[in-house]
Amino acid sequence: MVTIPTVTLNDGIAFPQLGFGTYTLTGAEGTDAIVEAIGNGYRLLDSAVNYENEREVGEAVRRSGIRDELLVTTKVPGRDHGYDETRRSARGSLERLGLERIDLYLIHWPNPRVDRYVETFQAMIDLQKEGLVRTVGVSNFTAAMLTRVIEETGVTPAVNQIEMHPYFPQDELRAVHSSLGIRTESWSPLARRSELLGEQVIGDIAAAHAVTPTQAVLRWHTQLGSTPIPKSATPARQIENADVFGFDLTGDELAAISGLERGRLWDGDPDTHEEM
Ligand SMILES: NC(=O)C1=CN([C@@H]2O[C@H](COP(=O)(O)OP(=O)(O)OC[C@H]3O[C@@H](n4cnc5c(N)ncnc54)[C@H](OP(=O)(O)O)[C@@H]3O)[C@@H](O)[C@H]2O)C=CC1
Ligand SMILES: O=C(O)C(=O)[C@@H](O)[C@H](O)C(=O)CO
Repeated sequence: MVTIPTVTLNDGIAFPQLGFGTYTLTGAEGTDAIVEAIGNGYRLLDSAVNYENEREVGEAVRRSGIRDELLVTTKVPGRDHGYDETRRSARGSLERLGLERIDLYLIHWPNPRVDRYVETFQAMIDLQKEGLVRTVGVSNFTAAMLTRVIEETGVTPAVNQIEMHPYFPQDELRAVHSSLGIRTESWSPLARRSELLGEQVIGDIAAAHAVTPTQAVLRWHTQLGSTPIPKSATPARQIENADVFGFDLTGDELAAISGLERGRLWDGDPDTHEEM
């Protein structure tokens, strides 16, 4: 089993440098895949109300027998934005997870047209004070949205989970995160596989280190200071994806991978995307 190193978040919590995505892992097979992932060393689990798998994640956590070592993430969906709505949403998530606490609670999408993400974040801060949430963060927030929640609540999110992969390295937003003390978390870190893993430049760099293309990509994320959360239903791939801390890419190699930049791959511009 791989030991995944941690970094310290702005609220003092030890946070894994790599976690496990669970989107599409549902039902008994989904639970089994998450149990396998925990057995393979993953300690950070990423879920959301909208993945409709909080029960599966909670069941996997109980089956693992190491609840206290795990950081369980879930996310407030757009339809639950608002102060009271978020408190109600958190109660629903806790009930479905069957856990006493959400370890990392994120706003899934800012939905700026609705304009209720500040009160949503305030509710999360209050849930944290009450011990129902350990760490508060956001997802898909722009620099302007981060500044606004910080100014209006006085609390800096510990994490911003954003689309990031070699086709979309997010240099500017990562620099903002660094200056504010926010940890970047990369969603779809393998670009949902797409053609990324067949890119010549990634193949060449992987060969130079005797690792797989996937491992080279995930090491690129961690060396850029982001926590990738690759999803895999396949135990052998879970092991491969977690085993990325035994080699270092050079500065030139990091830059060559970032050179694949082409922009967002999906319709996920936080200024316009609405997700309920
Ligand atoms: N906050 C947000 O808005 C969003 C958050 N997310 C989160 O990010 C997580 C990860 O993103 P996701 O979209 O799932 O995409 P990923 O980039 O993690 O890619 C997952 C795909 O890659 C395949 N794969 C995984 N490992 C390997 C490997 N070693 N070799 C070859 N193929 C591999 C998987 O196949 P297989 O399972 O068959 O092994 C699956 O098809 C999600 O599960 C979710 O938790 C995702 C999107 C948006
Ligand atoms: O997976 C998530 O967290 C999402 O936010 C979804 O929008 C995802 O990006 C998707 O593709 C849904 O079809």
